[in-house]
Amino acid sequence: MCGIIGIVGTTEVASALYDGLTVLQHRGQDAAGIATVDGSRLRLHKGNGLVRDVFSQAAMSGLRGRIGIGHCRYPTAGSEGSAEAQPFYVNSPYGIAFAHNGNLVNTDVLRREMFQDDRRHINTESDSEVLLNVLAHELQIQDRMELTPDHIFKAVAGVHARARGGYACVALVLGYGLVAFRDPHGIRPLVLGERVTPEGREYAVASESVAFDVLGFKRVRDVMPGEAVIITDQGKLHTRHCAERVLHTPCIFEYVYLARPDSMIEDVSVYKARLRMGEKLAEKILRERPDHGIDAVIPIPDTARTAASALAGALGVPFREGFVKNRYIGRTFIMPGQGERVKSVRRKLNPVELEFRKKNVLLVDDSIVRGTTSKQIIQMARDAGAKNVYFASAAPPVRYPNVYGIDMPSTSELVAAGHTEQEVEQMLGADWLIYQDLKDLIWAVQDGNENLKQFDTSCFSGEYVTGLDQRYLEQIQMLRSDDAKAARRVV
Ligand SMILES: O=P(O)(O)OC[C@H]1O[C@H](OP(=O)(O)OP(=O)(O)O)[C@H](O)[C@@H]1O
Ligand SMILES: NC(=O)CC[C@H](N)C(=O)O
Ligand SMILES: [Mg+2]
Repeated sequence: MCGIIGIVGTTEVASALYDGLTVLQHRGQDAAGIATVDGSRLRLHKGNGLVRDVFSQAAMSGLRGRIGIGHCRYPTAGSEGSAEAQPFYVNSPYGIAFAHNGNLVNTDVLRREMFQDDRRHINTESDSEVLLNVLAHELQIQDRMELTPDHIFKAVAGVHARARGGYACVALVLGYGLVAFRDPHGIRPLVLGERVTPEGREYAVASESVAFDVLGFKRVRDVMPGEAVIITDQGKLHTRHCAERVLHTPCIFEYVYLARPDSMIEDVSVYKARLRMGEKLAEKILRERPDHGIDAVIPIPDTARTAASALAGALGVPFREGFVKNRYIGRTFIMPGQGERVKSVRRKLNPVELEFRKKNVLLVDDSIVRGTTSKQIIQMARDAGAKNVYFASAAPPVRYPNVYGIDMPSTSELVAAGHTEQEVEQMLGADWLIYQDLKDLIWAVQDGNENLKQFDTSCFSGEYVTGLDQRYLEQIQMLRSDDAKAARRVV
């Protein structure tokens, strides 16, 4: 996942885009970029690093204009290089800057078509650059000097007909305005917001509503699956459903880990969904081990805190902050290499010994993916003197790759893939391991909005809502496993 944001304001927007991106930073820590429309020019600044490192005062002052988009990146395709930072830009048939959250599963076919049929050059390995060129091509074939909403909606319909995968996108079309759209499955989130100022109404779109809270925008609604939203230079809003077939299946992992708890996604409070995950898991613990003998419930900061607090409450066991997190270290899971991830866990988390000594502790994490965190944390709890170390995961075992914008491409790197829960318990070194059931996870989210009938649960169930070619899975394993990435870095 990455973070995207777009604003059509009445005054300069660069600093609001910057602030919005800092609040979306948890969705991508590798690169960031902002593009604005300054009269007849697109201004663009992007690079590797955190938002605060990428934008100097000088860079910000060049980003003039009252319309703009921003992106923070967590790579799922291509390399981590700065050339693949977003927004991307094309100069034909219009100047278009483009930012994308998600991942396409038919990039290769589209890349070939772009080159052979549509005569467009793609300069990087990024799927997002391919997607931008599909949009540009679909605008080009309409052969218009003057754009209208109809032409843009038609172009987005063309994108939906050709692209497969997860995509929530924002684009600046020079001389026209801002365009945002979401794939027909609504896999990645996108929300629409507005703010009324003395100068007039302003609109924004963002990956998560938390960006609006910070900027003083009101969350209006989610952009619907397959829908496109246009906000013209003059601040006029147009919306239309552009996909022939829609099957609403938002990614359930957003609720488990990716999103901030203070965001609303699909009218569901992520915070409340996590509380319900904790309650459900407590019910399972009480069913399986009524005499559990747990002395303290200890969350693995940060994301597990919410679920763990509800779990402790439901068990009637004290909730204790047994691990202290170094606030200057980012999220471990979305770091690009395993070496860095392993080192970061120890640097990031440190035990408060007295919470462990001679106690039966239940450590709670939101999810266990590669097992990088849980393995080390269990050992730390033992070293701190715990009598028994139990481990609970608020999500089910992750056994299958994610191909829609989360970088878990390689089955062999997932600790639970091909293993029973008991085997994972042993591999992690826990005295007892308990996972959430998938049906309970689904319930925890669905209880917030009964209109959500289905989810993308692929990393738990192995079911891919867009359909998937087995060869694609083999290919991303080859290209994007940690070993493959490390080999690329050496070259
Ligand atoms: O099994 P693993 O491969 O270790 O992945 C799972 C862990 O990674 C994430 O934490 P992360 O440090 O990324 O972020 P957080 O501070 O938001 O919990 C997640 O919350 C789990 O703790
Ligand atoms: N996590 C994402 O959304 C990544 C977007 C895009 N696939 C990239 O790699 O840049
Ligand atoms: Mg964590």
